[in-house]
Amino acid sequence: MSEMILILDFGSQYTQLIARRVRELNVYCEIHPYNHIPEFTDNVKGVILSGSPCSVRDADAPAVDLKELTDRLPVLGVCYGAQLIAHLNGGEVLPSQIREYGRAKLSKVDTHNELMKEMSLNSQVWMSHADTIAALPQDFEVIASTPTVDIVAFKVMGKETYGIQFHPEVTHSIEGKTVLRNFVVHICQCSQDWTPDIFVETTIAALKEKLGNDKVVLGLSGGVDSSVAATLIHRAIGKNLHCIFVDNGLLRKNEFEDVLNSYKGMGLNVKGVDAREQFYQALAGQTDPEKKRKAIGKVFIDVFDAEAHSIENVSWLGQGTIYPDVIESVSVKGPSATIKSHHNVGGLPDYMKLKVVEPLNTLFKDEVRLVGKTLGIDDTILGRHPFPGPGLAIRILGEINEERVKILQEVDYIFIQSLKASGWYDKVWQAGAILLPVQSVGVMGDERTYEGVVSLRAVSSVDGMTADWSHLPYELLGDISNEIINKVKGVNRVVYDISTKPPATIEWE
Ligand SMILES: Nc1ncnc2c1ncn2[C@@H]1O[C@H](COP(=O)(O)OP(=O)(O)OP(=O)(O)O)[C@@H](O)[C@H]1O
Ligand SMILES: O=c1[nH]c(=O)c2[nH+]cn([C@@H]3O[C@H](COP(=O)(O)O)[C@@H](O)[C@H]3O)c2[nH]1
Ligand SMILES: NC(=O)CC[C@H](N)C(=O)O
Ligand SMILES: [Mg+2]
Repeated sequence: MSEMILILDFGSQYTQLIARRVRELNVYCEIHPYNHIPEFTDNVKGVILSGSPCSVRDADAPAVDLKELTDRLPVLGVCYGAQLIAHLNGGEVLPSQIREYGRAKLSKVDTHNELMKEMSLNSQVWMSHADTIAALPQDFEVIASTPTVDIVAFKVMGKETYGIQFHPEVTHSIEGKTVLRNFVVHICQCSQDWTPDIFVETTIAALKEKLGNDKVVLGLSGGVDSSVAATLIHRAIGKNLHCIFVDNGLLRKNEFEDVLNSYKGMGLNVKGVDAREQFYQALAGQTDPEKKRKAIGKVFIDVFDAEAHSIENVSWLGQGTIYPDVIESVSVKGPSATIKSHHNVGGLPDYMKLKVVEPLNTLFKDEVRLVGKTLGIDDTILGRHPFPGPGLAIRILGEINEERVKILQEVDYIFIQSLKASGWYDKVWQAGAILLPVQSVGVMGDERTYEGVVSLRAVSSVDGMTADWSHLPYELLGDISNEIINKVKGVNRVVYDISTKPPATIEWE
């Protein structure tokens, strides 16, 4: 088991960022709700208490048995975490005169203190708090201040317990990483040996032990997560992994063949299933976005279930669940709100009775890509834009039929190829085309036309939760529009979607 930092979540919007920063130091960490602390094992080297929207002055303020933690391990409280340490030890936390939100500069810093080592005077830090620590208990010492806040960082004398009012995990705290490194590496003495190579090695060994001679079935989507999960499981159990890749008739142009071939090249045992007709039939006459999604989900389960049954003695379902999926399922709101049923593969029904194996459920997306790189997976798979499970169906407004899918596939193909050729593919987070349910008048070769309209959509984003439209050059958009109208029969007009998310979403349905 690797050394680990335990992060206790009190509900801050930044908790995941703390985890990412710690992992960037090659130290493994896990986030757990403050009210669901796991058993302590020897590999836990320190604890970080996150921020929180709550106030320690609230009657039902979230709290932990602090003494139990600080007697045992080094502890770092961030914002609410720091306020909690002060408050529970008899210090005074009050509403601040001014709400401190945004940049501040350190005007005093005790660089002899282990946590503040190598921090510079005037270092910019990021504040986001409405309460302030007005007075510290006797045995606490102040180790950093700003011109407006005296107690910006403290240490409990004689103990490895620290608090900081600013947020080291956000990039606006320029030397935030130094503080985290000081805590994790110097104070907790973690050895920084958690790397993608080690992850691959230990995960494969663990999978071998867990799965033994058992068979696993896994749905491959062509996406990053399922591809990396499959490769790891394949390294562990070889031919006992059975992959299924379904052609739902809603994939991009040539995607079924291309993806299937690249998987075969990787030595995976993949069965391609042509289920186009089943999907088109289920979608016939459907125009309501939610009904389309439900219809697709249902056919997907039917197809997958039938295929899984054709493999003898299969006892496991492999899934590409990643850490954010898991964190979202386990909230700080208490045990009642904890478990969300996983909707991977459209939510597999209980009757499939398979045990679930999810080798990536501790990794963030970018870590999954690094692991994929270590495993030698091709960049064309690792660098892929996200593509929604229901595929082109949610980009065809109105009725879906083979003809309309074909039109959109051609349009999408021209758009994506042009992005690749111009170097823009890797600069945008996701791109695609939408076929609208309207016709417009045009003129081609002196003749009136009355044909379809497509919208192009390209966005920049970090995680898909918010997005901005990509500012593609006008010349590029012009070339793409010309090529689409000239080559794709049935389209005489191209528009570009310049909506941000929120209030729009990335997909149109
Ligand atoms: N065409 C398909 N054939 C087989 N399985 C599929 C297909 N599409 C999706 N799946 C399965 O459903 C899961 C969820 O798909 P979805 O695209 O929503 O997830 P994801 O998080 O984007 O993962 P991935 O990066 O693997 O696509 C995939 O991980 C895969 O196991
Ligand atoms: O696997 C998926 N199944 C879905 O049903 C689905 N709907 C949206 N998306 C993808 O999620 C991201 C955010 O999309 P929205 O802004 O449209 O909600 C974008 O990346 C979308 O492509 C889906 N992915
Ligand atoms: N970011 C935080 O942790 C804020 C803590 C507390 N809610 C405050 O406003 O001071
Ligand atoms: Mg996907």
